[in-house]
Amino acid sequence: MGKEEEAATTLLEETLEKAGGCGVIDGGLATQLEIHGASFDDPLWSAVCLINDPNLIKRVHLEYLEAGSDILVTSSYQATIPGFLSRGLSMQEAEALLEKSVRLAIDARDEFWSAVNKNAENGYNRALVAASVGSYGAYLADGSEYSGIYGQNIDVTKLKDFHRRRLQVLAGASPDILAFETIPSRLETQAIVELLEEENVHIPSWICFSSVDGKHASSGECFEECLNVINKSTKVAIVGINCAPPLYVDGLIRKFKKLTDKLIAVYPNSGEIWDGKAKIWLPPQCSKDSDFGSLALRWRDSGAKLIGGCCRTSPGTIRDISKAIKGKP
Ligand SMILES: C[S+](C)CC[C@H](N)C(=O)O
Ligand SMILES: N[C@@H](CCS)C(=O)O
Ligand SMILES: [Zn+2]
Repeated sequence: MGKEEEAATTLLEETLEKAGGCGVIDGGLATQLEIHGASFDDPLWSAVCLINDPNLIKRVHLEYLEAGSDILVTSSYQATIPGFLSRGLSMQEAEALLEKSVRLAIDARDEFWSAVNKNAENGYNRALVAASVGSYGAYLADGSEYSGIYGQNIDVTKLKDFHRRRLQVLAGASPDILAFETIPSRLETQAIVELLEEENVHIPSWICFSSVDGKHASSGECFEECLNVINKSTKVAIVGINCAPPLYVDGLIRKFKKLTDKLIAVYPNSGEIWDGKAKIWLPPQCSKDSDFGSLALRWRDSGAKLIGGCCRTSPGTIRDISKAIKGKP
């Protein structure tokens, strides 16, 4: 491991240690921006906010810090270079917006930390910034991050080409972690793992998958196939589940524990289901299980080292998780 990689890994380990062995990730970013009035009926989804209202993004980051997050995930989930170019922005403007997504989170973290750091009693930790890298399906804006159905012509090379420049720009903005989110398939996992190697990325990554049945990746493939690809990579420090119903999480942590030695992160959504065509959240198939405090305790006991929330979870959700697993803030 090189010096840069070692320092980044130490920072992650220290953050987990200060959090008492299990750290708190923030909650849904896009859906919390919507709570504040943002509207994302747009192929760029929440990335429009980077163009229209970046201050609102910083405000939501601050809300999650105040709620007890040890990790902030940036607003770059659906921020892509081709997405911005098709909006008429230049390459330079597109790259600047990606950098801005990391800057907004770093600024919020630094501002919050300098305000609370003076009082050790308040129980806050200095948060890490994880640069979100949404799947190719997020860019397609058709809900295919929950199916992995990307069309017949897609292969590892095309997926690497799609992810490459954004990854370079985000990594260049110096986040503490790279957060690949809502990854649906073994193919995209392979592309990410190869890309991290080819680009010689020194920032630790997480790769998180959704699941629509609680047993398999969203593509229907076995998690064993996906995790076998990840286990060979020293660039990926954390694997896990995001934007899947809370009901599936405990079983998936137990499954992952058998398949990998990597740290496990879980940040499920509220249990509601995204209708990619209508672009609305549908009611949960099972009852909406919203007691994230007691769920978080169970997930921690099953082996999760990072716990938070995804779409339709809120600062209130993160406060409940933080209180349950850290007894603070
Ligand atoms: C995590 S989903 C709710 C994000 C939005 C989706 N990629 C779309 O554009 O429809
Ligand atoms: N980090 C993204 C994930 C969407 S699935 C968000 O919270 O908006
Ligand atoms: Zn989500």
